[in-house]
Amino acid sequence: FTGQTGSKANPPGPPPHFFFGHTLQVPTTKTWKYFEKLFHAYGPIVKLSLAGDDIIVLSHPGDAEELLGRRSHNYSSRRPLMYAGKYQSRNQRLVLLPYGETLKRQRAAFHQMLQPRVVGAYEEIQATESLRLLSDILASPTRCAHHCRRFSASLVFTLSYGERLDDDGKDLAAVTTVLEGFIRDTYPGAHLVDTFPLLDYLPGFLAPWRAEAQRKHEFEVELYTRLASNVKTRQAKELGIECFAARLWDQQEKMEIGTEELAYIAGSAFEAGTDTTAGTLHWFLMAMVLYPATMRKAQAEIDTVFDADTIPVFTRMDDLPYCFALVKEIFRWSPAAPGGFPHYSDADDEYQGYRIRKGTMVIPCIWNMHHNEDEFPNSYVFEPERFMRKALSQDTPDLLTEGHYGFGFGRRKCPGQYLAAKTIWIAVVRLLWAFSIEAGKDSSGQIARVDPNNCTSGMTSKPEDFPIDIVPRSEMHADSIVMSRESARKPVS
Ligand code: HEM
Repeated sequence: FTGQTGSKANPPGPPPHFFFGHTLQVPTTKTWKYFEKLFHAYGPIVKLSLAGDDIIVLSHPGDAEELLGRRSHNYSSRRPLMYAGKYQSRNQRLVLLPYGETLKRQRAAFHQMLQPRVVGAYEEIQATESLRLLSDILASPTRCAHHCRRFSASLVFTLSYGERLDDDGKDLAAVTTVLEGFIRDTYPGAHLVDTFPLLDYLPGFLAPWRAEAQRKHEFEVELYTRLASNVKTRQAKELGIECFAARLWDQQEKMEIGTEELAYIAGSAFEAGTDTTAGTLHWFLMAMVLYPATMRKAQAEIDTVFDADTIPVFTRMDDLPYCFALVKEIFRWSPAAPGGFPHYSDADDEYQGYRIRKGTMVIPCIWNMHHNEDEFPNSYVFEPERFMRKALSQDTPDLLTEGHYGFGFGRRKCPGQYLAAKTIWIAVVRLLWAFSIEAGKDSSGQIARVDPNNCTSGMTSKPEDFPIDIVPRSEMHADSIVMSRESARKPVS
């Protein structure tokens, strides 16, 4: 298909400005909502021109599977970024890597740690952290959103570095600073040099941004190297330390990774896994507030399997089909990365008679795919039943990661998907078992109006904080949490 683009048409799209293209039309916040309007106006494949870049927005999963999946040899790169990629990350941060050997090496390291066969090994971490989540919410229910964030961060931190996040939150604050800055720095148009790469030829005194990006690099390398080196020090004293960083140190030579790259790989897991997991849990809480009958139905199912004195465990996953469907529906109803992560094409291509030039950003818009009324009727309604019906009609094994598109496509698909899906399952089932979740009161003492459109904007999205009333379903449930937490804290004699 490549190299025959001469006579082909461009995909449809809104009329561009003769000089700025669509740069002034595309909103910088909640861009997926704009993509939704484009989908209704121009169809499932839309072309835009943004700050000099060709952009194709895909709204049908079939097109994304063809281009980003079957033609993944061409669509597995990321757009090169001078500021965040070359200077801030020194081309070592997985999420920004172009297609090539470094990407393959880093993805292989992730795969080893996070493939379906091995994620069972993390069930203990997931159980410990989700028990702490219940206990934190029991102690301070109004800080529920904070607890969900701490839960996600601590879980991925333990996976990466083999120890729980400090309660003083210093490491979490440092990584959050890195992550928030990084999200801002990768936004289209954030740095002029990413629109006009020739600016990189300017000498240092005319390009202060270069020194700024380098300072950020030094800060994050110091942080991630310190965290990874602590693991190495512990490995020298203790046998059997099991975590991402430990495995990377063991295989450093074989995989030919330098120390700085190793530190970035472990750090990437933490960066990519925290906000997405926390955001998904926030959406779950909002869904339960908005759909109380659904919550009660899931709780009735849980009550047939677990008494008030038995905290849910993974081994009974198959006995809770409605909860299974509910978790899938969370991923679908309001995906944590609604806009989708842009892939980037390495060669000219042609698809359905359209020309796709080399160097096009191809965005699989997850929001549009999840709100396609043909595949998901009443798509704005939270309705786990849709996945129950689907499960009955298919003969392949049902997975939490399938039936929706929340983890992306092709060779860049989320390497943490299996871990993330089980993390959400255990947290959701335990929260439903333990608590009744309702809307809280606003400042005027009225039951708060909760609106899914009131959400944050960026690479990931979660609801803006809303008042929530989360109370134990019974005293016995509360006692079970306290007792399980106490026995989990007791040192093993
Ligand atoms: C509910 C939680 C999560 C969601 C919804 C999610 C979603 C996504 C999505 C949509 C992508 C982009 C895929 C694409 O480019 O097509 C992605 C990439 C990525 N995710 Fe996740 N993710 C989650 C949790 C995690 C966790 C727990 C980890 C690691 C422990 C992780 C690691 C990564 C990494 C490293 C990438 C970049 C992959 C690359 O560029 O090749 N994610 N994720």
